Amino acid sequence: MSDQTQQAAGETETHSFEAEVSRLLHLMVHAVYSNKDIFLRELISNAADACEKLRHEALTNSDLIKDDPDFKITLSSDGEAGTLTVCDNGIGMSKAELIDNLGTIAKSGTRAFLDQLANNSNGDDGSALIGQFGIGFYSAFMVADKVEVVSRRAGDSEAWSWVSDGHGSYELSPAADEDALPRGTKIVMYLKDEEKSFADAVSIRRIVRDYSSHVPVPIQLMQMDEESGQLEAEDLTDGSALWTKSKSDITQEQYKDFYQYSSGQFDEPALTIHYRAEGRTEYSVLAFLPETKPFDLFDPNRKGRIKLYVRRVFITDDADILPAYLRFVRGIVDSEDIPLNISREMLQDNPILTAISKGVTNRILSELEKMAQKDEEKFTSLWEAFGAVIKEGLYEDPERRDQLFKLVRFNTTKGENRTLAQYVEDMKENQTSIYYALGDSKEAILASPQLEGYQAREVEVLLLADSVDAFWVQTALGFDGKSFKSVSQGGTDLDAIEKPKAEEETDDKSDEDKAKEQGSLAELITFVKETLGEDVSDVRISNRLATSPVCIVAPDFGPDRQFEKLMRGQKGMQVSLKPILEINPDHGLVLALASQLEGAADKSDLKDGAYLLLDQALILDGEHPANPAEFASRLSKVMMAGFK
Ligand SMILES: Nc1ncnc2c1ncn2[C@@H]1O[C@H](COP(=O)(O)OP(=O)(O)OP(=O)(O)O)[C@@H](O)[C@H]1O
Repeated sequence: MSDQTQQAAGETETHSFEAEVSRLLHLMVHAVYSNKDIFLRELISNAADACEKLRHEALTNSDLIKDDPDFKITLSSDGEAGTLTVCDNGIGMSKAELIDNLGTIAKSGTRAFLDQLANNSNGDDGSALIGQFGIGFYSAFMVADKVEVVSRRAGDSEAWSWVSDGHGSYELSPAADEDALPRGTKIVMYLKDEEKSFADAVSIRRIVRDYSSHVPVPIQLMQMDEESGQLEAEDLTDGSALWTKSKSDITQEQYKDFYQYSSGQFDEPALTIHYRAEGRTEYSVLAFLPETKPFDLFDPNRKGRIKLYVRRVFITDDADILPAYLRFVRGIVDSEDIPLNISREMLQDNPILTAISKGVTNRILSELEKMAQKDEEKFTSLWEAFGAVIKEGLYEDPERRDQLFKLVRFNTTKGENRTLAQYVEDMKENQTSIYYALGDSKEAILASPQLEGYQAREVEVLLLADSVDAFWVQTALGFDGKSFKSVSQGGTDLDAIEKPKAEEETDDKSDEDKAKEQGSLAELITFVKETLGEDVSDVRISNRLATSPVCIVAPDFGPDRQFEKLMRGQKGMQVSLKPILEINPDHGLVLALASQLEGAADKSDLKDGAYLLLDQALILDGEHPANPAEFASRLSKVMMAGFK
């Protein structure tokens, strides 16, 4: 226990909230968030979870529910006292669980909420953020100035009461038997004066209909019948699982509610996939593709969020039904065939689950493909949100790579959201490869000199700026028989591709001049190579340059430069391949250096020129000059000579 515990009169203990809980509660108590209805959605969702947990535990210990086998959530209110009560006959909480669950913040969603709040630079109190996150139990303090939780863990004889006004601490004491439910949790909210309307049956009915109609446990509203003076139960929802209903009986609104309820997302689903697979394995699927990125999309654990049910009983949300590159898909899979009491460990290599995983993955990819064909705009915005994640599949799931290649959209030198099929269709005569350039951003890549020769020939280049790109291009064999080739690696096959006529320079040099020029260029290359020595693995004439004098490229065999940089960033990775310096034979600076070199007696100034060429190429490649001090002194020297 991290909090301070004080023993007060009798057996009542006072506990302090964890600091972060206090922060959250402060926000709840002072919330100006207009949509306070969500507190009831959160409490009902917790109550339903508690029922599902017990339903699952009872599979191996049926005694736990033998006295009361029908799960339900009961709402009641007292207008005069201004209270609203939520009861469930779910798993309940022991004393230790009350302390752990209602005094600390365990769930990542709430933590993410607080992080967002800390980064919130809008200058407001961040209350608008509340609506985007499920902040759970603590949201009760938006409407109540005191909350009492009385809970009895299923199977326990003792019950405990937890009471707090949301200001720094809560009190725990044993609950009298008659104050507690035989099993489960009762939460009483003492509504703030200005929130008393939440005790009205009309608003309770409305909130349940709007937010909780899909909860898989029936919800009842208890009301006093004026005439008979008896408490009567009104069924608000029947608790039947939405996915068991036929598509034609479900409205878009219900799908959306279910999506929000089951995923904790608060956007609209961009795509809803609902079907029942029949045959050797039978299962139902209700899956949603969100519109916006879930906060944990780039969490290192890359966990999926599909919930596994077996014949309507919740089993786990940890079954990895979909591959990690589809981890943004939310929803449920309900199997008819997996044994109900299967342990989580056994699930891992259960052949039925493997078959289900395969079926659902294929179905989602084919639905995505359909969407790409039918609704380009919608697919594009989905791709913008999740493309970087889907691309992980290009190297993690080689079996489905071709299927994924149909989905992938690229920014290229020709435009945005280009498909590989479009690329191949627009390939130039004699072009045999699909060219790509890696970099930190589209802008940075477009500025790199390696692209010039391709641009001059109007050869399209894929601009790959996501960090996963460096990986899949290494392993992808090709698309439609064309290999992938980096513009910054090895020699180019650009000579075979003609430059457009209009841009071709008129060549008025005589053959004699040309031969002379080639001779002096060859001399320059040898000189630069000798001067730079170990700093480069080669110096050669380039055909990938148009306007820049030099660039560096990676050796023909070995990793692309961008990939190498990425690896250098990883601890312990020792990759250090000497780059190749390529020289633009048509550039004025290069030609000037070459002619200076001819017959020069003192070549020391020209050595500075050679070093500056390399440093310039390194800078263009986003690197530092090998030795910044020497670079600066050489540059000053050359500039001084120029300004004399
Ligand atoms: N009615 C309940 N019965 C049993 N346990 C409960 C109940 N309400 C809350 N809890 C426990 O308290 C914990 C914290 O609840 P809270 O609403 O803050 O977050 P959460 O339910 O874990 O998150 P989420 O709402 O996203 O599932 C729950 O995980 C659960 O263990």
